[in-house]
Amino acid sequence: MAHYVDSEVGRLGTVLLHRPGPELARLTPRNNDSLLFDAIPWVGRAQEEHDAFARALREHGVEVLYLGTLLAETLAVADARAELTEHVLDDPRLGDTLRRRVADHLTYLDPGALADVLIAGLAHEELHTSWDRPGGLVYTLMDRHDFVIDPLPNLLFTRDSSFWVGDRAGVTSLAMPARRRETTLTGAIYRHHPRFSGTELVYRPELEHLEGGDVLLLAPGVVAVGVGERTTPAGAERLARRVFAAGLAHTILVVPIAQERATMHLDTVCTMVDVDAVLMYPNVAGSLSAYTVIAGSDGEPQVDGPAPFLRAAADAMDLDVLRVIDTGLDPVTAEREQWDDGNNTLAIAPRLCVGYERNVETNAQLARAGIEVIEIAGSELGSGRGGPRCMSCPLVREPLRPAPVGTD
Ligand SMILES: NC(=O)NCCC[C@H](N)C(=O)O
Repeated sequence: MAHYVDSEVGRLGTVLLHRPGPELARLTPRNNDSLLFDAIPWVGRAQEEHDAFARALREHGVEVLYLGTLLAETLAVADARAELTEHVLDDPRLGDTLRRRVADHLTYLDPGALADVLIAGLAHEELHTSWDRPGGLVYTLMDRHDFVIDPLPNLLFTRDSSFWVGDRAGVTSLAMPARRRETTLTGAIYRHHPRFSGTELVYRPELEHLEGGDVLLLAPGVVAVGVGERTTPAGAERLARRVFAAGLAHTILVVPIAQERATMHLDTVCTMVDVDAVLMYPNVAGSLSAYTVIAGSDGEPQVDGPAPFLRAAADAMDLDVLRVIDTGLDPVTAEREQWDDGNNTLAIAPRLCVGYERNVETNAQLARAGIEVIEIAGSELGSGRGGPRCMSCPLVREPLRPAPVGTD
């Protein structure tokens, strides 16, 4: 089936997940802040929770692809292996001697083992040095807690490192140093894995900062882009130019969000649960605004606004109103459940979504509004501050409008 996504809610056909693994075991109280986790997850339990998430999706007919498997298959392609190895060695922290030593180490790994190292990183003690395999000054002076190759514990949030608009993938430009290397992996998969052969990219990591958690496909042709802690206005403008040039959207709604950890992406405060309904954090629902960007006749993005987000969105989506299901009965409950990713649902189809079970009030509100919630446990997964939407990158959704000619 061709990869194609034109909404947040069309029936989900295929999704990209990453089953968390040894990279989570790299987290310690010394590094969890810089690695963007709020606690130290229990790895085995996080894997069980993630397996239950994947099972729930499969039980609803969704094809689940794993990033680790795709990466190992990609690394069987000589060009991909060379490119990813070169990238990881191109780190000024290493210096020449250690770089040679790491290159030797990687050379002997089969594609699966190399994929594991690219994801989990390489700890100081895992690189064996000896008189004939010296690590040099850099290795000697490294703290034993330092990583020779940094781990990627946030890879499980596959939403952020890539997204799809129509039949094109966007490989994003991640803002936080702890996450930047993730897109070398997603980029290599889309460029070299046979499953994705011929895929054109609508965004690339060299461009201005833009993260997938900020990109919401409100309706065919209408894309909302949050700008805040991660995505910059320049990233939103760049995406607008590129989707307009490719004919993938007619309107981009640029939505300023507070530059805070709790609202790091637009999908932490707002996700879609029906073709005309959003689940929104009530403490911001009334105040969120949007700038409407359309393509001018000269191809330049034309900006209008700001206007209240819900009004601008309804107008762009050609709706009388965009229905809002808010997440809490009182501001404190709403704040608690927003922090625990209550707003971060993944729609499997209109009115059917996955959410964390712990967000009792939010899920009750959804049920009252006629939205079925498949509840999953997320006590460990949530320690990275991400929910079901963050942990999934849809590759195929049933179009809400017929696919353009040529994308069967
Ligand atoms: N779309 C999302 O909100 N993704 C969650 C990302 C969590 C991750 N620990 C981060 O800080 O980037």
